[in-house]
Amino acid sequence: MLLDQTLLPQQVVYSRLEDERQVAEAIKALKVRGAPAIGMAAAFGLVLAFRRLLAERGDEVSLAEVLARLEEAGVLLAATRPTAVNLSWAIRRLLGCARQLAGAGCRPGDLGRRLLEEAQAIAAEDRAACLRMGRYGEALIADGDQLLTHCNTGILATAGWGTALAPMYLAHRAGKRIHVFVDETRPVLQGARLTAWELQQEGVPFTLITDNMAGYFMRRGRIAAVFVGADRIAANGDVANKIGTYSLAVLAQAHGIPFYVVAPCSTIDLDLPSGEEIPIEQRDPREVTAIRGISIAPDGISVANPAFDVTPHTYISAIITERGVARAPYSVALRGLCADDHHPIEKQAER
Ligand SMILES: CSC[C@@H](O)[C@@H](O)C(=O)COP(=O)(O)O
Repeated sequence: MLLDQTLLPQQVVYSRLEDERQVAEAIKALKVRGAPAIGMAAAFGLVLAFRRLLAERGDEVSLAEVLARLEEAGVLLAATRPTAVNLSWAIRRLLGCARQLAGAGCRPGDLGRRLLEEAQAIAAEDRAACLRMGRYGEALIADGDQLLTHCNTGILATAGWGTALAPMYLAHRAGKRIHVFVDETRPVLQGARLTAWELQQEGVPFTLITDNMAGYFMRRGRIAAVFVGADRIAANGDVANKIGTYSLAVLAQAHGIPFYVVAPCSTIDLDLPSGEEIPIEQRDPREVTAIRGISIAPDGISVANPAFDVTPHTYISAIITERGVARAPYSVALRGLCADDHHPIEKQAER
């Protein structure tokens, strides 16, 4: 069951997804979005791919057929959104699990059960990671702070309190009087539609602003820190996140405001040396020229729609993970935090 994020906040509709093709469509259409959430959706998508095969082939199904179907589903799901590395990370983790079980001669039915447990484990780990990131981040927030955030990095984007929103939720619950400035986040308005909806329900005081107002509030000394999430973090600490994050980081540095990135280790891609190598998803121009189907620009014009940008590590004050807070030099700090079990299943297999 998936809460359809394209309809929020006007409608709260849960859709039932029957197979991996529907999951892939839902990820592409942003019905589920946010790096950890799409990783989890893909993991459950693989479980559905297994079930579809079982429904087609019944007890006749062989382990080779199971692996072939899962590989095929993995390719389909991984192609939906190229920037957030959590997607390919979760797919690799489930495929690694399936290969290991098949190698040990596991029966197809048992393999299916184990895949479901692995997908549930990813969700449980993400939930726990959110809490830990929240605690590390909350320590950086003082009573009375006014904070700024971009996109949606909360309950809707994860299995728990979120990434960049988790420190704010915990600070609020701890009785700190915080106020959050929420960027609306064009083009598809994750801030206005989703973050505002979440914060309102939790009773966290906030003000919605358009993206181009951030500099105005920073210059007036109204912002104590910026907290954002990440879709992929390269080994040197460069961060890909929702388009507009880079502009915020430059503005924050110009005003001497700390700029924090909050992300689980599953978002760190130690295989990429720098942000230059991070693939940036280019989305449909109609997301820019229309809002909810209502055209706001002339027809037939040239439009660009990169969904993410890369913030060089030199603009980042700290990267907050579930394993602790990394500060420059990030190439050393991130490796220290995450190298050990970056690909847990593959490492287990190696051992
Ligand atoms: C916990 S979410 C971190 C990022 O995934 C988030 O900031 C973001 O950029 C989401 O982009 P989206 O295009 O909505 O999937």
